[in-house]
Amino acid sequence: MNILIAGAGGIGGYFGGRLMEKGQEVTFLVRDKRKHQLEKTGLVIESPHGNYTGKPSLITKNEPTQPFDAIVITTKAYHLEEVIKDIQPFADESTLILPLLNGIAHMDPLIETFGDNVIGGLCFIETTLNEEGHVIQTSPIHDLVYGERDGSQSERISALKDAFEGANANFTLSEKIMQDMWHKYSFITAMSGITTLMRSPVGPTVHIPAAKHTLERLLNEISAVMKAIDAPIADGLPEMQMAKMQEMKEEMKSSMLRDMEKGLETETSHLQGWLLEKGAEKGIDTPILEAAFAHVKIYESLQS
Ligand SMILES: NC(=O)C1=CN([C@@H]2O[C@H](COP(=O)(O)OP(=O)(O)OC[C@H]3O[C@@H](n4cnc5c(N)ncnc54)[C@H](OP(=O)(O)O)[C@@H]3O)[C@@H](O)[C@H]2O)C=CC1
Ligand SMILES: CC(C)(CO)C(=O)C(=O)O
Repeated sequence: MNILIAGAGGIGGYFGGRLMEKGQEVTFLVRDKRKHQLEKTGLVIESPHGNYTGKPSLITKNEPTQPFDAIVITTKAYHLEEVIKDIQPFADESTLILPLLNGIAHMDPLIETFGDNVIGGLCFIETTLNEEGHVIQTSPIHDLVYGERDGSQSERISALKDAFEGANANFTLSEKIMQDMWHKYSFITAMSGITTLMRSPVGPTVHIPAAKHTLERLLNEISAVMKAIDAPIADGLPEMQMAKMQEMKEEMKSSMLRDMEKGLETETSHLQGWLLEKGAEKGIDTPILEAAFAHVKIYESLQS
């Protein structure tokens, strides 16, 4: 299977690199700056699971090539519109499209463009690029979950499973990927919301009583909105997510907080903002979600 990874940042560089390491045919769709960096340094992963350096196969938009069997989208949400345009020449009627972005709002535009070729996907990992462009993994979790949106065990998903098998990361085929995606969406909206609002790694947000109480209210607001829009979430989701956050390494940060620390744009419109709009449409009061969103929006306005 011939796989195109669109984006070679924190998650694209990591999972794409792990596939390269096992000998899987992988090409990265990159823009000029990242291309020059990767040509100079190679793709470098620094990880608790073992470091890796390899010479990646790189392509930029408009370069002629054969269509790929699968395209994994690993850009930030604010680059989605551009990347949808850029990958179209690399897809044909059977190319699988696997998005790994946090959130849900990216699914509609992808399905509008690529139809049933879009499958579901998400990842749990903590990676970032350092100044040299190396992929730095800061905690051991490296899980990628994917599956057909209707949960079926199709031939095409089995082919993707074969391509992923044996790589040095946990690639898991799920029969309930849409629920998994909504659950990850609830988790990341709360975790990025509370860690940016408190400008703190996860530990203090689950231990200091006032912060924990704020987080509980945020988790409840998120689940209330999701239920109101008939998202396929499990009962008891706020408690499940709180338990998950309490089990995390105390120093773990959300990628949104790391982006703020680097002075970068964030995905708050895609995560907190989208859910806030849905809550408003359903008349649900979401004061903590709104405060988390407002906080990051103010940061963004001061950056520009
Ligand atoms: N990092 C993490 O720990 C986690 C991130 N996520 C989610 O994964 C997604 C990606 O995050 P992350 O990997 O951190 O982001 P990064 O910013 O590290 O990487 C995204 C990459 O996409 C590239 N890109 C953007 N547009 C294009 C394009 N049109 N063509 C080719 N490349 C493009 C950017 O390249 P350029 O250098 O040219 O701008 C950048 O290198 C987000 O939705 C995030 O929420 C999920 C779990 C964990
Ligand atoms: C919380 C974490 C690190 C888990 O994958 C994440 O998704 C993010 O920060 O974007």
